[in-house]
Amino acid sequence: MRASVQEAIAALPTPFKEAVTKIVSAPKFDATISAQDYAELLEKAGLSDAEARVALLPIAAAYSVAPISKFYVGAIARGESGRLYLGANMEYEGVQLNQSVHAEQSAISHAWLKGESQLKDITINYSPCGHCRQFMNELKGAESLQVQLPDREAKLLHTYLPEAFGPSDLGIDQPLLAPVNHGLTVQEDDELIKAAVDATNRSHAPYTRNLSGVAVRDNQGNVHMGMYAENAAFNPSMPPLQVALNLMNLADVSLAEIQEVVLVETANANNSHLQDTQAMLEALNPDIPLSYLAI
Ligand SMILES: O=c1ccn([C@H]2C[C@H](O)[C@@H](CO)O2)c(=O)[nH]1
Ligand SMILES: [Zn+2]
Repeated sequence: MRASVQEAIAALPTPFKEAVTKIVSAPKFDATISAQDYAELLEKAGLSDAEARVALLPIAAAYSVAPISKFYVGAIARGESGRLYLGANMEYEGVQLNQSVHAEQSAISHAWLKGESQLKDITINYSPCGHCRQFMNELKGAESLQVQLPDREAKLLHTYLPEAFGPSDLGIDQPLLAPVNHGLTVQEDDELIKAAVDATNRSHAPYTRNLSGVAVRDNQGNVHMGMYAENAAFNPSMPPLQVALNLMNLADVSLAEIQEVVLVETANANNSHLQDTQAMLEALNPDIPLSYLAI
């Protein structure tokens, strides 16, 4: 467990601290909390649902990697299954600011990668920026998504985003998080390439049709997948490398532990992630090998 998470736990009030420690220090903890563990946590701590989610935010924010702003944002997305998914902002030195990942995007892509197909609510330690409000409007069930901030009552996303622009304005009815399999295949035995193709098959790219996915191998041999997530307003889209690096960070693997990366995308599409992926990896560590497959 990283020091920032230990510090966040240490600062929690008792008896919440004991109950959280039991969950977070379990060897299998993966920055999510099951519905069952969460129900027990509520009972032990004697907190309401909203109070407990807000009280957990410092744990989520402790995953933040923000060397530029030093502004630590935490978010907790709850899936239809009742599981809570932590998320935090990530900034990258040496590349454009628009490569950053916001805490809301982090928690949502975390839930997506681990198989949630709809969210009930999201809890955030700061009011969501316009970019995140737009990102959330891409989600399946966006019209019923509740946004919970500290010291406020929960409000629907659309209260924060009135007169919303969204996928339907572009004639798209395939929302982000709806399970998909684009069915692309390659004749490959390489585990990392297969993982990147799997990610590509789960990607959300209704606007460019540039289906894309990334797989990152860390120096322990673990593989972290990232699916491309497009947005109707284009700019809030999440590139596949960022989705994978965010998942890696939430799995407690640092950016210094990347060993190898594979990027897969649709051949002859009207955009490409290749140059941005190369630039990001170059900024992190020029020695990281990148394999590229256009299929
Ligand atoms: O809704 C927001 C607003 C900002 N940030 C992050 C982005 C950047 O890392 C830092 C400063 O904007 O805070 C979020 O994560 N969510
Ligand atoms: Zn934001």
